[in-house]
Amino acid sequence: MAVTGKFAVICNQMIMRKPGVFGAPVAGQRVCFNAWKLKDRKGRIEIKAVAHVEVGTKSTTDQGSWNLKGLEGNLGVDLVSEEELRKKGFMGLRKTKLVCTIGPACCSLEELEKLALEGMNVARLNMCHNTREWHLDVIRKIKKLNEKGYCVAVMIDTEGSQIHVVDHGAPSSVKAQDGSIWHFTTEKFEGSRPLTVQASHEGFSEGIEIGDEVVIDGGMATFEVIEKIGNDLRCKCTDSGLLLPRAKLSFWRDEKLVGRNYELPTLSGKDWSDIEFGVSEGVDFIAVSFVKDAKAIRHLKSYLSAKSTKSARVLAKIECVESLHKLEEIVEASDGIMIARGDLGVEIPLEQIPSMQEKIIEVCRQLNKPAIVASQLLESMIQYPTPTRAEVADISEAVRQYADALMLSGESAIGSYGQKALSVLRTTSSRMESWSREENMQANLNQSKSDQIAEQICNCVAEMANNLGLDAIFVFTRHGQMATLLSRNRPNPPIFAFTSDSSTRMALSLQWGVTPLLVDLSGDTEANTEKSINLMKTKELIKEGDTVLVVSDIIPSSATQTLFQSIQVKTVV
Ligand SMILES: Nc1ncnc2c1ncn2[C@@H]1O[C@H](COP(=O)(O)OP(=O)(O)O)[C@@H](O)[C@H]1O
Ligand SMILES: C=C(OP(=O)(O)O)C(=O)O
Ligand SMILES: [K+]
Ligand SMILES: [Mg+2]
Repeated sequence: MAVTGKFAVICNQMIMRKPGVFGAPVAGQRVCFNAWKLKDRKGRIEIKAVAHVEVGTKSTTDQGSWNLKGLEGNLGVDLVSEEELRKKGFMGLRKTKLVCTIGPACCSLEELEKLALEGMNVARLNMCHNTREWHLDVIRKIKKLNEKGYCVAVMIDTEGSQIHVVDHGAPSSVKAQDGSIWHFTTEKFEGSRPLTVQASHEGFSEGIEIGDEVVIDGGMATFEVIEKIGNDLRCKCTDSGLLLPRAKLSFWRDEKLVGRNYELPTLSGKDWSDIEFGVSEGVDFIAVSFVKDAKAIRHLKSYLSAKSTKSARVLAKIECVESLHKLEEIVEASDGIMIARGDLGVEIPLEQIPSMQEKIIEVCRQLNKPAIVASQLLESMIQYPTPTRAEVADISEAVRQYADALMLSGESAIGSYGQKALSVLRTTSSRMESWSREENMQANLNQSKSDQIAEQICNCVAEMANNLGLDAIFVFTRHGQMATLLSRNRPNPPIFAFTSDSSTRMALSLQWGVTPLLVDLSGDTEANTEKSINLMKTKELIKEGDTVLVVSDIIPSSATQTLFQSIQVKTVV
């Protein structure tokens, strides 16, 4: 491989060796090569060039040849995407992102690395479970993996104020028999009491009347309230079933849900302290449980942006009836949505979930926000090494609906086959993506009001890329907006988003079809493009004859220049 052209790099991981005037340039120095020639000799890159090195304000020029080792580090592509690209080519890159809930079954460094290798884009920590120390340990391990070259974002998921069972006296499940009489209480006691259930919230029985139904986990078991004793309830089991640890309680009257969660705050004191912890550990996403309207999301977002410039992205979990009534305002206010089908299935009839899921994904795409489909995607794999056919069909349906991301819960957190479950997600989504491409299923988008130029550019780029059968789309972006607008169109070729902002890179981990890369970007689109193509070339991720569409919305550093948005078609030479 020999390439000529103009070239500039900022030294970071790069080691340069050439005896001569500069010695070895160090981190932060800018090295410019004019009329350079690049040769790859068995993995070593040799540059023959006239060059000058800028050290602070001084610069010197030299001529000769340099060996560059580690230049590839500058491309900022993660190990897994690089490997996938090498093996399968542009069209083989998976578009649907994968989220894994981390729990005791996968929290060692080795197991986390296996999940990362298997395609985990985001690690989710459910703050309902385990200790602060445990969560901290997992976050640190993921940071360590990212230092090794992986790109795994971290999400914390708040506990929220849901009424649930604290303890029912058994370590795992306990069976409630038909006709048995149970005591539901908020009294705290040591050890276990038979036929007694501790509820998590003091006022859990407020407004509840004799004759109301207590439904466990959306139908696992059902009780009828037969007596109120102070805040406690005496209940008769009318539909036998299992009570699991932390099982959810909902109350029904005349076949309607009694809105017991209305009065509870979306973010509890514990949630705020978990958020504080997450922010101090630099997590990338905060998923807010039981969002009822946009208020809590707006509040959290303004709190976060006041706290730091690189704030975590806020995801709203759609898992209660009230959130369905205010869907659009919640999607608008948040940075993305999780369709939390577990609790949603407790609040609305199960048969409504599939159509609701499709509607939520569609609203998210229209409003340009990523959507995660969560819960029970591969529930049977918590115990068994193969999925049910119905589970594979469910995953395929979510991919066909163009969800941005799919999530594992118990499958990875406590299951025996977490890596296998992740590999089922990966292969099933890749298959469905290529089928969708063959069927040419891109659905139409409405125009949104804001930033119409960027939106129009991205719509055109996606259409052009599909019509011309181009190999890849490159986008240079600071905040990720152009990358999300491209992703929203679900184009056939992969989108490589080059950004110099590490929080943007992590936020794009959730975005359909986007491979985020961390690079040094200048305000000069031409230079950025040249540099990125050359770096991809040196890594042999792109070859002569490949055609890429380059989109840019980088704001130039110089104040005299205005925002420059452009589309270019480049054939690699
Ligand atoms: N950090 C953790 N520590 C221990 N167990 C966990 C953890 N995260 C999740 N789990 C287990 O995995 C199951 C599935 O996770 P998830 O769906 O996030 O929680 P939940 O079932 O409470 O909604 C949980 O019920 C719990 O048993
Ligand atoms: C993802 C969900 O939330 P959690 O696991 O926190 O209950 C859900 O309810 O589907
Ligand atoms: K939660
Ligand atoms: Mg939930």
